[in-house]
Amino acid sequence: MSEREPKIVFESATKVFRTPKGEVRAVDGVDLTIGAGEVYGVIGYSGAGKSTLVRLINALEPVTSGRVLVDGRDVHSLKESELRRARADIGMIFQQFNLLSSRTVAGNVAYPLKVAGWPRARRDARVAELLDFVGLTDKARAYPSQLSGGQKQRVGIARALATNPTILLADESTSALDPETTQDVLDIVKRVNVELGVTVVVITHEMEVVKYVCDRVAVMEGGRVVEHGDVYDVFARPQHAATRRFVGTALRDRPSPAALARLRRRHPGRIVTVGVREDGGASGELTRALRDHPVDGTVIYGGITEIAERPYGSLTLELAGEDAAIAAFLADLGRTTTVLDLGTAAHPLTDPDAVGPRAPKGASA
Ligand SMILES: Nc1ncnc2c1ncn2[C@@H]1O[C@H](COP(=O)(O)OP(=O)(O)OP(=O)(O)O)[C@@H](O)[C@H]1O
Repeated sequence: MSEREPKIVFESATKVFRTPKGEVRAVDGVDLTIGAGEVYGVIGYSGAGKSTLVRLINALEPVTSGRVLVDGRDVHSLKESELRRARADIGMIFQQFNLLSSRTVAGNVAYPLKVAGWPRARRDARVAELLDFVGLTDKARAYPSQLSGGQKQRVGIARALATNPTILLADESTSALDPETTQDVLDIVKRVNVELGVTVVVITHEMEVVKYVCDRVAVMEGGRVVEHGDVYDVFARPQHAATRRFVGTALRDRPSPAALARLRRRHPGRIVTVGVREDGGASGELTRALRDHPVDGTVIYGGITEIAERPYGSLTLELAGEDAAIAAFLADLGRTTTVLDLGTAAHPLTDPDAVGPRAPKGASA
């Protein structure tokens, strides 16, 4: 990825909102480079600063300090006319689609072309091309209220692409859609990237979205980027608690406190959670370690999925054997993967990154 030309560069970018209740550092000293032609995910919980960060790219919000470069130009120091041109090169789609209800599908897609002063014939040809690209040719004369959510977002994409931008910003563009429709829309986003070479920035709070379309990802919390990199590396080896929570929530591979309490009732022995990753931590390693040590392991919980055709997830086991043998087994496994000791029913240990329902009061988790 490092060979890509930088397309969007944040340099100590900071955005402070002054509110009656005090200052909000919505974006706080972000340094980040998004390469030309990549699909870059920005993930974080509500209020993390994702939307504000992305609105700095097209200067919908002015920065408080720092710089945001697009194609090497600081967008926050452009003159009004230059900014208008720069914005025409950046398309945007939204969670709530933001379509004009009084205009037809074709009218919505034609709107930015009209504003840009395209003559009628050229406009009509471009609209036909765009509707074909998003598979909505037969809906050209329909009104937004007659469309499903997925169709509305496809109109949103066609409109965003109308003036041939080189950047597409997608702000929670699938959050109002069901999982199947989400896939359809993300497939189009992928085509926008691959077939048209557009650099895409995807803001989401859903790890599945990042997993499905993004090359790289930045995780935001409290206005800061707490972790970023290749999607597989970030999610297979999360360094930050926020990232670990995303992985846990999406995969549900680790027992929640409530599930762990239930497991302990059925499995009083030593419980451990073992990471499964491509490099060393593959489940084959677990099989080998079980064969090499006088320890029995029963898988009692877990989940493994893949990102970019590489496995990641975890398995939770109940172990049986002498204490010393179990200790040697865990030390051996710990050389190639992460091992989280959850203790026994009599001496329980907690998972600091567990997600999901808490254990009921009085449960031993
Ligand atoms: N115009 C504004 N005025 C004051 N505070 C704002 C403004 N816009 C955003 N904020 C605050 O900045 C912080 C970051 O908001 P932002 O919308 O960027 O987060 P987000 O990660 O996109 O969350 P969400 O997904 O809920 O939109 C929040 O605390 C929010 O309340």
